Amino acid sequence: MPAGEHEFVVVANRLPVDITIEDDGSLSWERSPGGLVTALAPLMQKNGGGWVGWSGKVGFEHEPFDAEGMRLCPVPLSEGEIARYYEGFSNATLWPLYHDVIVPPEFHRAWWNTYTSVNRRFATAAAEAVAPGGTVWVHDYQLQLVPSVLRMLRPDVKIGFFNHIPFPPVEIFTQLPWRHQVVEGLLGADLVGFQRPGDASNFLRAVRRLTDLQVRGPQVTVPGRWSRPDRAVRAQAFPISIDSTAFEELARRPDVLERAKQIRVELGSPDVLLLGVDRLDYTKGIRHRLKAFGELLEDGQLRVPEACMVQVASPSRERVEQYKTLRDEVEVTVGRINGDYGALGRAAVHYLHHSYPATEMAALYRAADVMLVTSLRDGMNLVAKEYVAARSDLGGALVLSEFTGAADELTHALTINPHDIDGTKATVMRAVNMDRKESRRRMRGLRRRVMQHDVQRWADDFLGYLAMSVPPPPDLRPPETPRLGTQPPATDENRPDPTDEQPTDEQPTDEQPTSKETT
Ligand SMILES: O=P(O)(O)OC[C@H]1O[C@@H](O)[C@H](O)[C@@H](O)[C@@H]1O
Repeated sequence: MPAGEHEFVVVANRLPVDITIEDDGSLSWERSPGGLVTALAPLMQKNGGGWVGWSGKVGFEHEPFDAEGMRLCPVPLSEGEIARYYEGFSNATLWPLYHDVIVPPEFHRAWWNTYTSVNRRFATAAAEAVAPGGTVWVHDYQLQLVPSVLRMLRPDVKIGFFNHIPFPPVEIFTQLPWRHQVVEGLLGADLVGFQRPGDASNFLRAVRRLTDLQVRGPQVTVPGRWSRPDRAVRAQAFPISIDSTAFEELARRPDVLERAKQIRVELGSPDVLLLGVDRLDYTKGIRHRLKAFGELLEDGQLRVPEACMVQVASPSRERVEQYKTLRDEVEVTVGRINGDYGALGRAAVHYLHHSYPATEMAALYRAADVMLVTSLRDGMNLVAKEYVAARSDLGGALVLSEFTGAADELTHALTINPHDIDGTKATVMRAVNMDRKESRRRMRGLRRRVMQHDVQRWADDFLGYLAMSVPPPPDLRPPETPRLGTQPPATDENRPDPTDEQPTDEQPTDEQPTSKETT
């Protein structure tokens, strides 16, 4: 396959811009919100990087074009592919499976077949874009087969993969009928990154259980094929973050601070303002949060109008059945709480089914006394980090589910088990009544972590490790094109019992490159 021209290529389900097709057929775009593009943009601009992804629009086909200082390579998806690859296999099979089966995952062979063909399309686009010996960074659960296909097409390139969501325990992962192929797909990378050390060790346990490859600490040895040398694949945690300084600066802007005051006035100047900000997703524990809040009103521990809650629930994956059901449940619950405890012009829960610009979010964070993050399972939860970055005044308190990746790092938060409604209620009241000295001390601790470990450091750390991996010599090509869905090298039945090999949660001890060394 002929090589492309980009030293560095990102592959993600979505392009980093929102595209509008104007009436005259021309394109315009706006950069999507989100840390990934912010972290990678400088690198992309410096190295003339390429970004392979879906535009978010049905059937959108377009030649690669330049935007935001990088080359964007749109991957077209038809209506049927969106239904089977994106809504189906990605978001109704993998998403629930990887989030503790909070809702039952669905397994459909037609969805899997489309997932493989779409993954191949992304891999081919990446192979066409990357320069000889270049680097490709593949993102997230929608594209787990891309590393192995790309490795076949372009054995000369370095391949990194980062999973933004949890990687499930092997007992859950092995429910997946195509578990061997997914593991094989990921092992096409040189470096497989996860949010938490626990995710990395879950993956390594899956490799032990499902393959006969040698696993030593964080490293898997994949024997060379077609006279290529053996490869080492490293699996390790790289907790993602936000552009902390930019968010802090935004939240300090006079117009944002003014808006924060105005929000409190518009809400009737409550003494206690509780805030939830989520994509409307069943993993976020919005119903559990509402239940706890409703009971606090019922018990009389909180009262309207002295206390109220704002719940921003941004629309998400609206054609997927479980998301429709969740929306109905949340909206019924909000209606019931407001019916029971609200007053004229004084809602108990202000429910907003919208997405808002970053300025409005920053103002909400500055306005809120207590931030509620109650996820039942969450890869990281960047909302928690945004709240902390916004509170340079050391005000506010963070109530954080222990089932988020963020809880590993944000040890100064008040942690909860969201399934424990009484425990959650007690912790919310503790946050509401916390004395200023303690809340400032906690916020200072939280901010130390978030301000120092930003998204740039995350990207530098990941790419630093990836740069240290050695790809096979570029002149060796595979004798045939990749075939996904081939049989695994051995079956579970004829494999030695893997349970005597314990996975480790420990981070590797060899030297970590620092941000500076790796940029
Ligand atoms: O792209 P979607 O389905 O609208 O979901 C938003 C994002 O949700 C995140 O949690 C996923 O890790 C991303 O990959 C995804 O892009």
